[in-house]
Amino acid sequence: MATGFAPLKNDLILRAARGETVERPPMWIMRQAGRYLPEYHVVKDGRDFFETCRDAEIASEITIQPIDHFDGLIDAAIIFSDILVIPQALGMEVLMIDGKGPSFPHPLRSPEDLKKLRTTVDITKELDWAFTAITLTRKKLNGRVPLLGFCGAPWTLLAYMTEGSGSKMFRYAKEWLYRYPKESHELLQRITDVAIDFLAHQVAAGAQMLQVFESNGGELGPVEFDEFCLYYLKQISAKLPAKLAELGITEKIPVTVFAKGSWYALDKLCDAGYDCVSLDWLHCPAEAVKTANGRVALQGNMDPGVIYGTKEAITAKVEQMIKGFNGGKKNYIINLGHGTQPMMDPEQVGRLRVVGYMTPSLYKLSFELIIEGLQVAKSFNISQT
Ligand SMILES: Cc1c2[nH]c(c1CCC(=O)O)Cc1[nH]c(c(CCC(=O)O)c1C)Cc1[nH]c(c(CCC(=O)O)c1C)Cc1[nH]c(c(C)c1CCC(=O)O)C2
Repeated sequence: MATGFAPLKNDLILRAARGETVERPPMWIMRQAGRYLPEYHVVKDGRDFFETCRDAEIASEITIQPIDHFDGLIDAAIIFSDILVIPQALGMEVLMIDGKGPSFPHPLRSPEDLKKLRTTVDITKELDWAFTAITLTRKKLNGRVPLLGFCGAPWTLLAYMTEGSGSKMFRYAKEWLYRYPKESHELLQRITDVAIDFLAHQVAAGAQMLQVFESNGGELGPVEFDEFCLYYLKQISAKLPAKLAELGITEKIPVTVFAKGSWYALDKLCDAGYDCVSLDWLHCPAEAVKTANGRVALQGNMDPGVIYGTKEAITAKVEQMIKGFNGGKKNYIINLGHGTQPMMDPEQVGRLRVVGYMTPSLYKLSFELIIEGLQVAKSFNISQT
């Protein structure tokens, strides 16, 4: 286990995820590192995407870029990597093709193809570079903000492994579920086992919070979601503590689940063993708060498209969103409802801020004004009776 890191100067996100009342809502941005930042292209310098992930110096530099760029605005760093490193650890070849995205030269098209996967995965050997990058990044962050680790969730990874790329139709992934359900479960279980191992080792290397990305959740209806998604998401949260304990970690590590598009599953996700549930923009914040009822912290859920709007629109939407999450002082982490996009203007992304929350003293002042207002209202009521 990696040790000897600097103490955290900003642990806002960890406190919010633990359900503590915080002085202002913490914020990070999905895909905060990457192509919309000019400095990303400078460091990447035309290199292959996975090559940059595997180079600890480069990956750590790219991870820290948004923290430096938006100095003081972002309360967590997320390690620069990809959800598709689990298929790689299972023995599949994955390429990242410019202008096209992820591509698997040999996708799994029938149960026979399961034989191509490694039966046992030594995660410390297959993804050693990821752990090296995490440890180095944590050192370089020097306690500025917590470092998040992550992985892809089983159904989302099954979809990539069977389709061989991102998909609109999910023809092959659905064929697996409805033609080969038994073998689909076998594959989902194998991915789940590797995911748990991978997450635990990320913590051992220095990750302080984790997120599980079920980005294709919304491709399934509620019944299939329970069978092919939720069952495995619950296993991940349930088995992670024991895996962490095996590595000598007994401290509680906050874990977030993001099941994009699965609005119908919010109630069940709040009982799935996660500390935080990340929401896309299809949720109404106030409704989500009501459903969660304090069981978890909620994260999100700004439409990333707002970034293309005016300065005023961004500010108004951020304020509207935070108001919907009860003012954001408890059980809330600001984020987009999905990742940044390469065409986004970093200056626009930097407008994701709520002026009233930027300084603790302003926060204190507004709190005092509220209390005073309540007292005035109370005395007014009394004088009326
Ligand atoms: C589905 C998914 C993937 N990868 C990821 C998801 C889940 C989140 C989501 O739903 O978006 C997760 C991911 N991918 C990346 C990160 C790094 C950390 C961060 O968020 O800043 C994270 C957390 C970097 C990346 N991952 C990728 C890039 C772009 C690579 C490049 O520079 O060419 C980055 C910065 C590549 C990638 N990887 C994947 C896609 C669809 C793409 C984009 C393909 C394209 O649009 O060309 C798979």
